[in-house]
Amino acid sequence: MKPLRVALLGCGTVGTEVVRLLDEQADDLAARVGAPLELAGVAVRRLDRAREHVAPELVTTDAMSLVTRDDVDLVVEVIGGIEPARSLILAAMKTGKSVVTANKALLAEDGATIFAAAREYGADLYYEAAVAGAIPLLRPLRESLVGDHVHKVLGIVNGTTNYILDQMDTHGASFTDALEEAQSLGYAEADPTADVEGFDAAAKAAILAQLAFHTPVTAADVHREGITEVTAADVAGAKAMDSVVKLLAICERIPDPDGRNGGRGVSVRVYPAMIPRSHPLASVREAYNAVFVEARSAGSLMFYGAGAGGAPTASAVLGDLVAVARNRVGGTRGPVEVTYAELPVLPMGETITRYYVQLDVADRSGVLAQVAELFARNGVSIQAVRQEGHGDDAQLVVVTHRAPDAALAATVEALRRLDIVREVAAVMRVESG
Ligand SMILES: NC(=O)C1=CN([C@@H]2O[C@H](COP(=O)(O)OP(=O)(O)OC[C@H]3O[C@@H](n4cnc5c(N)ncnc54)[C@H](OP(=O)(O)O)[C@@H]3O)[C@@H](O)[C@H]2O)C=CC1
Ligand SMILES: N[C@@H](CC=O)C(=O)O
Repeated sequence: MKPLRVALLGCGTVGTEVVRLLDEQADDLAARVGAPLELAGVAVRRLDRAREHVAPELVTTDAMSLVTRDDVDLVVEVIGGIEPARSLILAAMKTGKSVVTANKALLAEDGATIFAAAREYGADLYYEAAVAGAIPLLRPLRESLVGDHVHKVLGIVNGTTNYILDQMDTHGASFTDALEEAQSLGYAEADPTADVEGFDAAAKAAILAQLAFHTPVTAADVHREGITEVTAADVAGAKAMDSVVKLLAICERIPDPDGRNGGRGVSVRVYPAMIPRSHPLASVREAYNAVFVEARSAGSLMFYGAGAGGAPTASAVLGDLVAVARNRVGGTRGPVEVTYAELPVLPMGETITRYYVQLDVADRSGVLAQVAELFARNGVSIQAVRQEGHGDDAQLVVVTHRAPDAALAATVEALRRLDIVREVAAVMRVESG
């Protein structure tokens, strides 16, 4: 059968592995698709690099000419970022190509434009690699679970930050050293700020929430906190509580007291939190990711695997490439995104959370009573409290019960103003799943 011609946009960490797999598995892929997949061209930024498995004449810096060529059927976008990726994907779909992308930043910022173009031009758009690397997660949400009522998605969706936190917890590594390692292993984004400040996880959370709840959610809607403020003291504090610190992405429907089926709205948030060591997410090490999905009929599902890195991500890209190629051979189309629900994204202040608070206090009798009274005044009840040390080293560790985040944050602000509190040494949310 006539080969299907593939334009690859980007040949960095992920693109290099895509090319290798296309080359090494060419015969198997042809058998699975029903037609050979042939590389038509590779667009990059710099021509002066050696590209393994790529004939030099295929390499170009003119990505737009490549995607709009008549002899290209399938386009794989692994450049990343908003532009030129968006214009290239739109041009590809407009000129009849099927598109595979790993670009969560673009889909979370302007997914509406991309999905609308896919509908308008009847183009296939697959993006499994955009969330949680190698883990098949989006296809289960887009297809297998589309008949169910998903009410929660919770997990670790950024490999770089999980690698950093794991190295800090397990080996006492410094933040900077662990980040450098994560970069050298190909886990981090081109600008690692996206990872450590939680932008990457927030983009993934937006994509997950949109698919899970069929409602528009963009990266800007997501409450985001990264891990740059997580200190060695936080990690040690978690250890003392038999817990670990993880950067979590949480998407949930907030139940409606009136019993409306869709819920009162959705909460979509990313922040570092303490979770007990006994929780399955606590044992997710290095750059692995894990995501729980809770659905009304399916119950609780767990997805686990490599969340970042060239080869794992290329596996997800190749899976999509085979899917769009098969659709072309069979003259069919894959799933189309429909966001029919208009659920509001609720503010973080209304979200119910729990806090761990560590205070350096003046070692005075009555300190516990004053602190407890302040929590109570803000409507927050205390689940556990521990007093440690004496004199200048006295500390109070408080774990709260569940309360609206705004009330918890207001309590911490009030604690900072209390004269017996020398310093609020650590504040972190506590999640138990
Ligand atoms: N790395 C990972 O673990 C994962 C990455 N992703 C996503 O995959 C995508 C690619 O990531 P990754 O491979 O790590 O990124 P890299 O930075 O390693 O590679 C980017 C590639 O795009 C090329 N490029 C950059 N700008 C342009 C441009 N204007 N025109 C043409 N080519 C351009 C670069 O060219 P040159 O080689 O000349 O510099 C490079 O080949 C991103 O969307 C990322 O978020 C998703 C999951 C995991
Ligand atoms: N930088 C990302 C790469 C995969 O999405 C991460 O660390 O998870």
